[in-house]
Parts: sequence; C-alpha cells; structure tokens
Amino acid sequence: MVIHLKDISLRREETQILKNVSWDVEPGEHWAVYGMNGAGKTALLNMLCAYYLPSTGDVEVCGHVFGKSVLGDELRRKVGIVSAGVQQMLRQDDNTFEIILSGAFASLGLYEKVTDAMRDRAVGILHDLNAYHFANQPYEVLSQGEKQRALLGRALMGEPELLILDEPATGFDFIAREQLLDTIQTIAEKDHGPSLVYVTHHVNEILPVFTNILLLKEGRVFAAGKTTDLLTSETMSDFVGMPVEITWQNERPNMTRK
Ligand SMILES: Nc1ncnc2c1ncn2[C@@H]1O[C@H](COP(=O)(O)OP(=O)(O)OP(=O)(O)O)[C@@H](O)[C@H]1O
Repeated sequence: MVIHLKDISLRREETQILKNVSWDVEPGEHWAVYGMNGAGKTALLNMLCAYYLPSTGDVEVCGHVFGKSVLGDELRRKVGIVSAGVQQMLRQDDNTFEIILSGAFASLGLYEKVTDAMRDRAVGILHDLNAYHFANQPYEVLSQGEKQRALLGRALMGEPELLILDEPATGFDFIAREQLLDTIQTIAEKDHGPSLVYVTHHVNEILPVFTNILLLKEGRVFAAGKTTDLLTSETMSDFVGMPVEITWQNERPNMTRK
C-alpha cells in the first residue's frame, strides 16, 4: 500500500483540521485530491510527509507505519513533493541542474558527494522534462513553468514511490499549464514510476491518468473512488453546495454553475 490512512483525526490548538479520514492508495494508482479553500488538503499532505502526526488513527506511507519506525530522511526519500512551500525553501541562486541533483540527497542544497551516475540521471531527467535549455539558469530567473519543472525534476531524482503535486499549476497561463500537465501525464504513464497525488482547486486539471479522486470537505472525506463515478453534476452539486454542471471534453472535465 502506498498510502493507508485509517480513521485519522488531526487537531492543532483548538481546531479540528481532519476528522475521521480514511483513504487507501494502492501501488500504480494515481489520485486527484479536490476540495475548497480550508478543506484540509495541505494538512493532509503535511501528514503524508510526516510534518504533522495525527492526533488519532493509523497512518502508513510507503511501508512506514507512523509511530512505529523512525521517520524522517528515509520516508522523505520515498515521497517526492512539488509545492509552493518547497519552492520557497530552495536556494535561489542554484541552477536547474543543481536543484535537480540535490533531489538525490533529499536535501535543499548540494552538500554530499555527487557521483557520475547521479549526474547522468539528472541529465536524463533534464531531457525528459524538456528542461535542458535552462539547465544552467539560476532558479530565481526561471519562469513559473520552468521553476515547476525544476521542482519536478528534483522530486524525480529521488526515485520516489509517491509523488505529491500540490496545486502545481497555480498562477500559470494556459500554455504553461497545459505543458506542465503534459509532463505530468508522461510521468504518470511511465512503467514503475511513482504513484501520483495531484491536489487542485480546478477540476479541469484532472487528467485522464487520475482515475481516482478524493473529495475533501471541511476536514472530512466527502467521497473517494473512481473519478468518472464521482465527477458527475449530481455529486459535485452536493459537494459544492450549489447546482453545477459537469461536462467532459477530450476526457477532461469542466465544472460550470447552473
Ligand atoms: N497549524 C495550524 N493550526 C491551526 N489551524 C490550522 C493549522 N493548519 C491549518 N489549520 C486550519 O485547518 C484548516 C485546513 O487548512 P489547510 O491549509 O489544510 O486547507 P487547504 O484545503 O489546503 O486550503 P487551501 O486550498 O486554501 O490551500 C483551515 O481552516 C486552517 O486555518
């Protein structure tokens, strides 16, 4: 099991952030996580990366049972994450190649010995992500789309079992977003690649590879299952609390207000 959450609750100060959350992700599955602002998506991701421990319930991520084994670097090597939080922590003057290489160490800079095999792998990733032409550019001068590809490369360098993408297309123009989604689709289709968890506010970003969806509302699982079963006008009207219509075009959903 890539993710196994059983009856999780998470409390911070006086706030009950997650309530009775159960969720299983099997190897090879790709999931979208959809919810409104404040639904608890970031809190859920922070728990998968062991930044938060649940107040009650069981958590297992990539074979690590929280509370039983020593977490930290070993778990973080198996879980890649692309998020605004990681973006802010990077050294802004490192170039794309260095950022990707640093993913080999689950560290935020290059402090350990880089081998030729690591260099070769990073070059392969640069090619896969169509990022070779900005390999020598410092992170701070990259466009949003390029930054996100650098982060994706860094996450892939660690050969993760689970790759979490937290609203990766936020602030992107149409072309940059579609290019990023193409890259994500390619990663998802690779044999022996990581399971993907894609967190978004926009149903239109849910690519056909995300065959499963978790609908999170006010800290609870509203529904979890097959995307095609749950992304219907009826379920989504219930979920958002207003009449909406879901339409599909080229296997991509759209949601509009009725
Ligand atoms: N450390 C904390 N202490 C207290 N409350 C918190 C803490 N972290 C999150 N919360 C609260 O938990 C709720 C869920 O927050 P979270 O950031 O997980 O939502 P989200 O679904 O990621 O929202 P968004 O889509 O806006 O990013 C919010 O009401 C937030 O204020």
